[in-house]
Amino acid sequence: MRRPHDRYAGRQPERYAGGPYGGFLSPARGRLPVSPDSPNPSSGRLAPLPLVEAAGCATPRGKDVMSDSSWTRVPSAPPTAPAPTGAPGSAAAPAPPPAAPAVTPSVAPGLLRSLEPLLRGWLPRQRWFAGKGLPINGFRLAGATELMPPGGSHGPLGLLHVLVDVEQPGRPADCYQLLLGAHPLLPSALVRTALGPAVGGPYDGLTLYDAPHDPRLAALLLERLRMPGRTGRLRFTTEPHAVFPPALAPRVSTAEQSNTSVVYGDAYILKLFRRVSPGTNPDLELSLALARAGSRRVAEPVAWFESLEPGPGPAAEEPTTLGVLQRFLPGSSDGWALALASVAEDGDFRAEAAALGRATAEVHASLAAALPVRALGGEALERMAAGMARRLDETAAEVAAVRPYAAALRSAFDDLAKLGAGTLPGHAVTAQRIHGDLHLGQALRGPAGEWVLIDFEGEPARPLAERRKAAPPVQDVAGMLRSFDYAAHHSGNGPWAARHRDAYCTGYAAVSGTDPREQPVLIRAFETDKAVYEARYEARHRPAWLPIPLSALARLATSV
Ligand SMILES: Nc1ncnc2c1ncn2[C@@H]1O[C@H](COP(=O)(O)OP(=O)(O)O)[C@@H](O)[C@H]1O
Ligand SMILES: O=P(O)(O)O[C@H]1O[C@H](CO)[C@@H](O[C@H]2O[C@H](CO)[C@@H](O)[C@H](O)[C@H]2O)[C@H](O)[C@H]1O
Repeated sequence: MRRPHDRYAGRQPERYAGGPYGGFLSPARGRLPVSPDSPNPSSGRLAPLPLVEAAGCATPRGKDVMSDSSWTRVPSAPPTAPAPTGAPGSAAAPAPPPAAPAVTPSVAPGLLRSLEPLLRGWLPRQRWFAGKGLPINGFRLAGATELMPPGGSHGPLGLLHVLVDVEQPGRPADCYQLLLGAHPLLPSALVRTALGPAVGGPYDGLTLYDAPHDPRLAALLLERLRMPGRTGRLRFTTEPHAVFPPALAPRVSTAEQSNTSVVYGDAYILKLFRRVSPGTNPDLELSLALARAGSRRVAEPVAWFESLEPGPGPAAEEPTTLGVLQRFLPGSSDGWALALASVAEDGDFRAEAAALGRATAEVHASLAAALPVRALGGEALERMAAGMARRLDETAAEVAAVRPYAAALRSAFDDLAKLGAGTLPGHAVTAQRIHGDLHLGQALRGPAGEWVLIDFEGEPARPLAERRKAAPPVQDVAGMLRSFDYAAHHSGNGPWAARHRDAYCTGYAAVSGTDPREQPVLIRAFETDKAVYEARYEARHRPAWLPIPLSALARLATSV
C-alpha cells in the first residue's frame, strides 16, 4: 500500500546530496551549485547572496537587501530561572547527547548547551509556543542542519536549522522548528528578533536571532527551496512546473497565526511549521492533492521541505513536513474580516456565504475524487459519538461554565450513535478527507470574488494521526456554521447568523446535492462537538470570547 508520502517521493532527483552541507552554500563554493538539467527554467546561475564583510564587519558588502544599516550589539539574555534540580537538560543533568545523524557534525559539539539559556528566555515568549506558563524541564536536540555556515568567505552571517524537543511537566515533549540567523552584530530592525549572544559552542560570540525576519536569510531559504535535493537530513522538493520569478522581496506575515509565514513579493507564501509532529502535515498533503487534481479552491504548493529523521509514533517512517511554499493570493480578504464588516452594518452577505458553500462542496468533491472514501457503519458511528462524548466530559471537567449543559448535550451524541443502526441502504454516512478546521478565517476571497480555502492542518489541538483520518464532510460544514454564529455574536447580531448559515447551506447543497439542513442529527452532533472544542479553546486562549461558544451550547442543549 502506498503511504501518503510515497506520492512525493522520487518526483525530484536528489541532486545536491553530499558533503557536510549537502552541496548547499558552503564557504568554499559560495554559490548554489546548479545542475545543467535543472528543472527550473528561471534558475540557472543564482545571484550571490548580499552578505557582509568577514571578521567583525559592520558594513554590508554590495547591495544589501536590508535597508537599515545601523548595527547593534545585542546584550546577553538576562539570567533565567534555573531548571528544577536534576531536570534533563539543566546544568546539573545535561540532556542526553543528540543522535549523531540528525546534527551537522561541525555544529554538534556544544550546540545544545549554548542554545539552552537562550531558548529558556525566548521560546516561551513566542506566540506559537504551546507550553506557556509551564516550567521547562529540558531540551533535546532532534536535528541541527547548517544551511549556511558563518565565518566563511561570505562573512560571518550564518543560517542554522534546528529541531528541538522541549520537555515540560504534564505534557508530551513538543518538537519546535527554529531557523536561526547568526551574526556578530544585528541591524537594529532585527534586534527584537534576537535570542541573544551564544556563549560557547559553534556560534560562540555570534548573536542568534529568528532568521525568517532577516530578508537576506529568507531569500536564501527561497533559493534553497527552488533547488530540489537534500541538505543533511532535510529534503527540499519542488513541483516540476514551479516558476520562480526573480527578486521576490521577502517579508514576515503580520497575520495572527499559529506558525510563521514569509511572503515573497506577491508570488508565494512560505509557511514554516513551528510545533511539528512526525509525519506528513495534512496542510501539504491535502493542498497538494487538490492542486494536482486541478482544484481552483486551493493555494497550490510549489515547494516544501521535510525532515527525514524518523520520529516516534505511527508516522515514524514518513518524512516530517517542516515548511510549504504556496501561491500567494494578493489582494485577498479573509472571510472573517468580511463577515464582521457585514455584521457591523447588518448587511447582506448571503451571496458570498452561498459562494463559500459552493466552494466548500467543490473542495469536498475534489478530495473525495483524489483520496479514499468509505462508508461508516454503525460501529464506526458509535465510536465517533463516544469520542465526542469523551471530549465533552474532558471539557466540562476543565471549563466549569460548560457543566450545566453537559447532560443535555450528550443526547446529540447518543442520537449520532443510533444513526448507524437505522441507516437505510444507499444512505450511509460516508467519511473522506476534509479540511478539518474550517472557519471563516480559513477562507480567502480574491479580488474577482473567488473563494480559496487555506490551512488544511486540521484542529491544532488534535494529534496529527487523528487530524489525518477520514471524517464525514458535514464536520466542515458544521465548522463554518459555527463561524457565522461567531461573527454574529461577536457583534451582538444573532439574526445575521441565521440568514447566512442558511445561505451557506443552500450554496453547499447546490453543488454537493446534499443539504446539510436535511441531516439534523449529523449537523447537531458535529456543531456540538465543535462548540465544545471552542469552549475549551476560548477558555484557554481568549476567555473574554467564551460566551460565544457557550451561547451555542445553550441552544444545542435544547434543540432536538
Ligand atoms: N495563500 C495565501 N495568500 C494570501 N494570504 C495568505 C495565504 N495563506 C495564508 N495567508 C494569510 O496568512 C494567515 C495565516 O495563514 P494560516 O495558514 O491560517 O496560518 P497558521 O496555520 O499559522 O495559523 C491567513 O489568515 C491569511 O491572512
Ligand atoms: O486558525 P487556527 O487554525 O489557529 O484555528 C484556531 O483558532 C481559531 C481562532 O483564530 C479558532 O476559531 C474560532 O474563532 C474564530 C474567530 O476568531 C471563528 O471564526 C471560528 O468559528 C471559531 O472556531 C479555531 O477554532 C481554532 O482551532
